Amino acid sequence: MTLNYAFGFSVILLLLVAVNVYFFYTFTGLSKPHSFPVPSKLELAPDIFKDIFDQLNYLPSHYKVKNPKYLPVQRRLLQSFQVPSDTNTRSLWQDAQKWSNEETLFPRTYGAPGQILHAIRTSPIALVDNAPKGSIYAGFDRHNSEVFAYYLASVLNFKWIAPSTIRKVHVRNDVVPFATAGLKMTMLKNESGSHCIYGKCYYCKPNETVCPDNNGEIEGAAILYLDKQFGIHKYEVYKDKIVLVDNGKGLGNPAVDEMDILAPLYQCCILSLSTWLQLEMVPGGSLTDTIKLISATQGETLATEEHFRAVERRLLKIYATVQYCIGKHGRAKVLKSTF
Ligand SMILES: Nc1ncnc2c1ncn2[C@@H]1O[C@H](COP(=O)(O)OP(=O)(O)OP(=O)(O)O)[C@@H](O)[C@H]1O
Ligand SMILES: [Mn+2]
Repeated sequence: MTLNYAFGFSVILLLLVAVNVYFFYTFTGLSKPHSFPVPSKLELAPDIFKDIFDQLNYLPSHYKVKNPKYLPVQRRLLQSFQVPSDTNTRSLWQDAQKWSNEETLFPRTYGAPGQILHAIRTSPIALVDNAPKGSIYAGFDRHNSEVFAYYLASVLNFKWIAPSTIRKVHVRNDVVPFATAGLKMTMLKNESGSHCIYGKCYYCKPNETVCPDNNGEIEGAAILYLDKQFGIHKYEVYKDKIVLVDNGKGLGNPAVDEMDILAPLYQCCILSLSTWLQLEMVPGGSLTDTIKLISATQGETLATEEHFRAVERRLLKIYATVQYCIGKHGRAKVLKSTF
């Protein structure tokens, strides 16, 4: 009898606690429109993160809807990626030396990027070798991330990056006959007789090879080689502009947004005005819509929906970080047209 009573009482107590907890969450939820709780692992981190997440939760609504001014810009950009039917790749390469100037590394006018990508994807292979560079290893690269980075840069009007596209090569037909002796030394045949490649880099080893698929092909990123002398400050520059090379580590875990990557922004709180105006053109899904549309002109699907959603979510965090900076220092100190 006493036991039954105690059991019943405990159940009531448990129910009371549960109801309390429920109301606690409901009330705190009502008091603040928080869709982005500050991640718990940041609780010990500087107040900066709390301030940025506050900005994020009260972001003005125009950062969440499409900017109508972007439509004509998007149309022109997509036109530049169209692949013209009469592309003469041979004459295109003859002009390649003249492509770069003070403003850009390669032409971006009507059809030019489309022609260049088409040439990179279809020109016959003349020689295959290992790249002489490459040092730091932090897991395998994801080749579609290289292409994604190039399209992202194109949407943001960033000109200092090499054109890049997905290309499949047939190893037996397109690679082996044109391979240098150095490359052949880093190739081996697997048990099914396929030519596999382990390449040449600090961490490359014969038991970690890349092998062709059932069609005898390997898919990779074909990136235009910029035959220029880069200045090295740990990052690389050409004509005093930072060149975005080595973009194969993108498209990692779409569920985690590493806020530390924004440290240069929230610590220095300086951003080029043109970059900011460009970012303000592409909220509300325009950024990833455009990347998808560019990829479609090249017949590519570069990332999962989860990755595209992550890019949109991270864009909101960039808006929030810039708002945090402007709130702290004022617009004139944060957004600079000259440095
Ligand atoms: N498109 C390009 N045109 C000219 N040079 C390039 C290009 N891409 C990369 N490089 C040069 O080759 C170097 C190595 O390239 P990258 O960093 O992409 O290779 P990686 O194998 O990923 O190297 P790491 O292992 O060091 O990250 C770059 O630092 C740059 O100097
Ligand atoms: Mn790398």
